[in-house]
Amino acid sequence: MSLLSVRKLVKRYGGLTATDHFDFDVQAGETHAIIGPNGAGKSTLIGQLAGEIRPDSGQIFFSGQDITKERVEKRALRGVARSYQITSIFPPFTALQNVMLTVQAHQGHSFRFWSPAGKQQSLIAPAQEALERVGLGRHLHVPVSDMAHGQQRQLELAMVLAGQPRLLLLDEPMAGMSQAESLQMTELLLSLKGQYGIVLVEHDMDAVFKLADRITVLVYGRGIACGSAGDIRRNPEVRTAYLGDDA
Ligand SMILES: Nc1ncnc2c1ncn2[C@@H]1O[C@H](COP(=O)(O)OP(=O)(O)OP(=O)(O)O)[C@@H](O)[C@H]1O
Repeated sequence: MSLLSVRKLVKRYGGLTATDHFDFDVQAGETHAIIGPNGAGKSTLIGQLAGEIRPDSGQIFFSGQDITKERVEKRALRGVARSYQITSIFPPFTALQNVMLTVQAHQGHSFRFWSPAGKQQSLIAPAQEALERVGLGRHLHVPVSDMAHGQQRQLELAMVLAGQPRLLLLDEPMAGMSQAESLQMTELLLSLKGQYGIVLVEHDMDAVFKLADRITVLVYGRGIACGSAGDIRRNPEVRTAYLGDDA
């Protein structure tokens, strides 16, 4: 059974079909990238997978359960985690404090009877571990406002991992990064590969070709091709529709 299955998903905005009878699967441990030109419907799709955008028709299954009508919070509890760019970070707080807030949100009220000191400790350990996994182990007590852009993006990933997800929805994790930062993020994602199902939307093709087990090409909301990096590079329809002469 696939970790994520999308069947005949449709989302319309007036006369525009942003997601057009889209089928898609992610296996446990698989990195499945979605590429496509601007306006192809990538963000709309991620929004539907996360539960922020309601599809008009079609179904989304997570571990075999139909989650199409479930809200964001319910999906998050199942292990579907979207990285929320910068906006969800509190700049005056330290990296550790930011991740602790995510851990607290994820633990929810099941810890309400704990003493404050005990509760604090129960937040610190998983938060620290998540920060170490993304390479920020030496920046635990640095206020986020003092961190470089690339480090802030690493922090977002730590916040996602702290929720113990099974599926990561990564919407342009390299956006706004320098080349050096992009390479560092690629290495980081490579180190996580195999441990989570990952849906990766990214314009940086070097990163996509390095990271993805499979690539789906989206054009006008339709999946026009799905395969390995080699398959996609060789596909004439993809070259015409998307990769252009650079291919
Ligand atoms: N809330 C909305 N209302 C109306 N149209 C929308 C809305 N959101 C997206 N669209 C349209 O749906 C289409 C898909 O947009 P979407 O942002 O999902 O594409 P994208 O592939 O993520 O683009 P980009 O690579 O530029 O981020 C576009 O034509 C866009 O204008």
